[in-house]
Amino acid sequence: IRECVLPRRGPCGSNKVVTVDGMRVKLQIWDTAGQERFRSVTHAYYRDAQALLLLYDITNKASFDNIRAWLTEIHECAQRDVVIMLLGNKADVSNERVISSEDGETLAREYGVPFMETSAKTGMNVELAFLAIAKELKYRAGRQANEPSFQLRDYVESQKKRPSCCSFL
Ligand SMILES: Nc1nc2c(ncn2[C@@H]2O[C@H](COP(=O)(O)OP(=O)(O)OP(=O)(O)O)[C@@H](O)[C@H]2O)c(=O)[nH]1
Repeated sequence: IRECVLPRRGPCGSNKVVTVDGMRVKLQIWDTAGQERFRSVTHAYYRDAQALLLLYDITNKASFDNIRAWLTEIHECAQRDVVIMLLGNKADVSNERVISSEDGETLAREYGVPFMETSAKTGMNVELAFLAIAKELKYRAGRQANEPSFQLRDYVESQKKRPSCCSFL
């Protein structure tokens, strides 16, 4: 999620407006369009991003294993205070799951980032992911001295839906 100042090499211009505490926050969303599979996403793509959503597919171990490499790279190349969220997508197909929720939680805890499982198919937690990012960015932009800090991880933990675990019951 960044301001669109780069040449339009990648998909640019997918905007999403989220209302946070009565204020409209416009997010501009950049999708890496497949390059991530080849680790060819240029630094310029995410160097100036204010927030990064890292998605893996809960039915694909390689996508999960890649996350560690991305977190390392982001640590080196992205903005120092970039907001990161780890998302385990395809939570609707739990019968094909190879990565448990606990594995996602553990990785997220190790890197100190919020985590939730999502489904682009059912919409589970999708709005929440954008809302949480927008809340954090709005909070940072208008932060007043003595204002209690917004705890992104706590917010996500309190709001996220968990996939129903027992579709076979
Ligand atoms: N069941 C299910 N299928 C999904 C979900 N999200 C994506 N898919 C499917 O997974 C496939 C890949 O989705 P994409 O959105 O193209 O994935 P991507 O990683 O962005 O792929 P690139 O655009 O090539 O980078 C498509 O067939 C989607 O319909 C989900 O939450 N649940």
